Amino acid sequence: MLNETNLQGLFVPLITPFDTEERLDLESFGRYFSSLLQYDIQGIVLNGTTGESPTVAWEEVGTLYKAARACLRPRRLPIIVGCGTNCTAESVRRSEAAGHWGADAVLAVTPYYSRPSEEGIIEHFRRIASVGIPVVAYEVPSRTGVALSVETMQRILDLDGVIGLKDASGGLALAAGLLPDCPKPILCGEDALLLDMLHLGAAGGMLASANVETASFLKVCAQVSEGNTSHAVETFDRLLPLIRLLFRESNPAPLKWLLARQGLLASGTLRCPMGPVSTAMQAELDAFLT
Ligand SMILES: O=C(O)C1=N[C@H](C(=O)O)C[C@H](O)C1
Repeated sequence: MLNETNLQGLFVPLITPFDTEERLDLESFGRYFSSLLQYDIQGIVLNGTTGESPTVAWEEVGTLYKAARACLRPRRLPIIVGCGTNCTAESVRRSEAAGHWGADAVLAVTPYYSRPSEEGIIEHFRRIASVGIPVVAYEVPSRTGVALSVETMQRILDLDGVIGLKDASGGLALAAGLLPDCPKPILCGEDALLLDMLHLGAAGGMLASANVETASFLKVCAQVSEGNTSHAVETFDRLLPLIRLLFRESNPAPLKWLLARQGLLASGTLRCPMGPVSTAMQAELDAFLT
């Protein structure tokens, strides 16, 4: 199980491979995930944004969880399962199920679309946390349409059972406001801000780009924790063009296309309404591979 102490380092949010008919492709999943496991990452996230959670059925998440555990055996790498929806009761049901499967924590996104009050949002997290499986709160206003204040996020982090935050707020203000007094880990969820957030005291990152150049992302984390700032800046500067490319069109389309071109996925297919990257982007990603 993850907790406030061991939620640190590099967590890689996995993509969900589909075949050209948009069906789950477990063969590609095994190949791609096994290749990622050559790196000493601290954990993975299933059914995050990168895993296309809006179009993956909950039963399929269960199938992916089993497939991931089977690939991992006998290693016991922490698995965080994306269980957050904009329905509190459904998020609670999913968290209960993930707890039964043996997940190490759940990722619960700020409830989107219905624009609840801040009190309603806190109650949402309180009910998920009361399930008893550790909760990582996930703040991503560019996707949810709700930006939480430092004070509200602090109240969410104060809840028993909430072990930390994945901060994809799009800037440094939330992390800077929370970190001086926050006893719980904050992980960067905004790939281009990894280095800045680590310097502010973030405990690590949950980064889609770390599916590629995983070793370099691990190196940045290690260099910052060793106080080796100039080398961390150099390593991160080399990663920035890739990060910018992967987010120029909606994540995870560029990432899936790249993983397919690397031969790790049979197809870079996304489920509708997400679709393939533009041909211009394909050419740029190709250039990255050469
Ligand atoms: O998989 C996730 O969850 C992530 N979400 C962010 C996003 O796409 O908004 C980016 C982050 O790298 C991983």
